[in-house]
Amino acid sequence: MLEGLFITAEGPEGAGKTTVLNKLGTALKQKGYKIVMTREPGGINIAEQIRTILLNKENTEMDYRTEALLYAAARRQHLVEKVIPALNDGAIVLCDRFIDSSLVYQGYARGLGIEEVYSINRFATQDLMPNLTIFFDVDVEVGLKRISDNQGREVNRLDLETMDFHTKVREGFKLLLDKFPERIYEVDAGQSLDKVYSAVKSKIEDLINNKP
Ligand SMILES: Nc1ncnc2c1ncn2[C@@H]1O[C@H](COP(=O)(O)OP(=O)(O)OP(=O)(O)O)[C@@H](O)[C@H]1O
Ligand SMILES: Cc1cn([C@H]2C[C@H](O)[C@@H](COP(=O)(O)O)O2)c(=O)[nH]c1=O
Repeated sequence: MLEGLFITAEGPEGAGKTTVLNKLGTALKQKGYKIVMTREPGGINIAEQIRTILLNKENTEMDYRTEALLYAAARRQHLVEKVIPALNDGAIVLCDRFIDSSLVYQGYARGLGIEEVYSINRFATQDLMPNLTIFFDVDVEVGLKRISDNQGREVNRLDLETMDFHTKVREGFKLLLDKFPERIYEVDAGQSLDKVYSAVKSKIEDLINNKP
């Protein structure tokens, strides 16, 4: 039985996941909680190397199944090396993206099938799922504009996908709300940063305060 809490942030590009998680992580650390901030793909050396391959704009020839397997491989290594030890240590793990991104990007938007991608990921995760997932829902064009306005963010291979692909990504996350209603909590990420932050913060504080 894992002692900590595993919380993930999901949503389309530019939804504000990283900004809100960073702010929340800092606030919770100040309150004295043991917090581990991490991301997928990445978070540890091997998974960051896989991230470089996955997000490299030059890798236009990547097969969709290869892509799905690389995300799952990065996930496996990240879980065993970082997430599970942190949870065993009683930490609150705040992870920028996890399995739902695979179900949506590879399963739904690429068309591999949500169930098929779920099954390779169940092999990778041995069914470890987050306690809570925040779905940052934002209009696709708003999210992409936020990214292009953000000079510090490098454009990656997935950002360069078609509008149709990005629209499907948003649609896919909405489908997951029906598949995992108890786990996934939707926030309107088109609001001001302050409003999004306070909605996410109160949901997470609720979870922390009601932890058995
Ligand atoms: N609610 C908001 N309103 C306006 N701008 C925002 C809001 N949230 C974040 N931003 C800005 O949008 C940009 C993208 O935010 P962020 O990197 O947090 O998104 P993300 O969801 O992590 O994106 P990605 O997954 O594509 O990397 C940043 O410049 C950030 O300051
Ligand atoms: C975990 C995961 C991610 N993706 C996609 C989603 C984004 O386009 C990139 C990651 O970039 P970010 O700036 O860190 O959000 O990868 C995916 O397609 N499948 C996944 O499992």
